[in-house]
Amino acid sequence: CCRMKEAAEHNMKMHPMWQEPLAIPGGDRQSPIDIVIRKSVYDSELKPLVTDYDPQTCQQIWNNGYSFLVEYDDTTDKSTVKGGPLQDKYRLCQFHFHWGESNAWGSEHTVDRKLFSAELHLVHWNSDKYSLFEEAVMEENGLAVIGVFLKVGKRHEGLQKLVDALPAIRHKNSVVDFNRFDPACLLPSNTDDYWTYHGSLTTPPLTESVTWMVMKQHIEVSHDQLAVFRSLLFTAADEEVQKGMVNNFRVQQSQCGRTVRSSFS
Ligand SMILES: CN(C)c1nnc([C@H](N)S(N)(=O)=O)s1
Ligand SMILES: [Zn+2]
Repeated sequence: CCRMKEAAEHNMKMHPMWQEPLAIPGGDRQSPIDIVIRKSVYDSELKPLVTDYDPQTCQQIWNNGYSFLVEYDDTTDKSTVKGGPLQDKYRLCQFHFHWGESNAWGSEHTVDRKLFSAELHLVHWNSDKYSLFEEAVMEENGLAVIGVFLKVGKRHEGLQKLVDALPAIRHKNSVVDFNRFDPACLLPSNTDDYWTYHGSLTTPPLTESVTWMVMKQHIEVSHDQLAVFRSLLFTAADEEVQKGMVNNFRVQQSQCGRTVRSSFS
């Protein structure tokens, strides 16, 4: 919708994070994209996703100036994802969200142009092939990101612990301890049905190293829970002009002939 486009373009101008570099390495595998259902290809070889998260590896929550991130100890394979389209095991390093100023938009991916109010990204790196995130982020099979759409409806009980921590990290670069959070509670009940394609990070370095797995089933959160996301700020406490953290999503990129596969027919 035009208001959403205006908001995204406004953001591009206002927030350094969203000023796209002129040239991106390769540049034909960028994310996010619109998932066109009728163009997606059912692949019966795609297995169910296998997530195995240890809540004890949850370390902190912080405002990095474009979203808020919940970070996990990724020095061991205690919290991982495998299966699905993945050939290897991938270690969870963090999860974060993207959202709009209005419930009418906010997700980065869309499905047949349908916008969701927000999108959760669980970011993992290939620990079978690499020893650090920083190595994996440069490699074609380096990262695996699970995307989950958020729709406004009933309150999400598991999300509330996270929502209650947000006022403590209102400003950019604020961080607080955050422990014993199981990110599995944010996954939809059905994780067997998903779309998968090869793409990129949606914020700099925009590296084309991501196997995306976007869940078909969304989760519901309440209007009030999402309103607390919008109470965060892009700006640090010492900045003169405070800017509300909203519309922190990248504009959609062209599919460039890529195939989106579905795990369901
Ligand atoms: C360095 N990490 C973990 C990330 N860098 N960019 C990220 C993007 N926010 S996304 N949306 O996950 O591609 S995640
Ligand atoms: Zn993201």
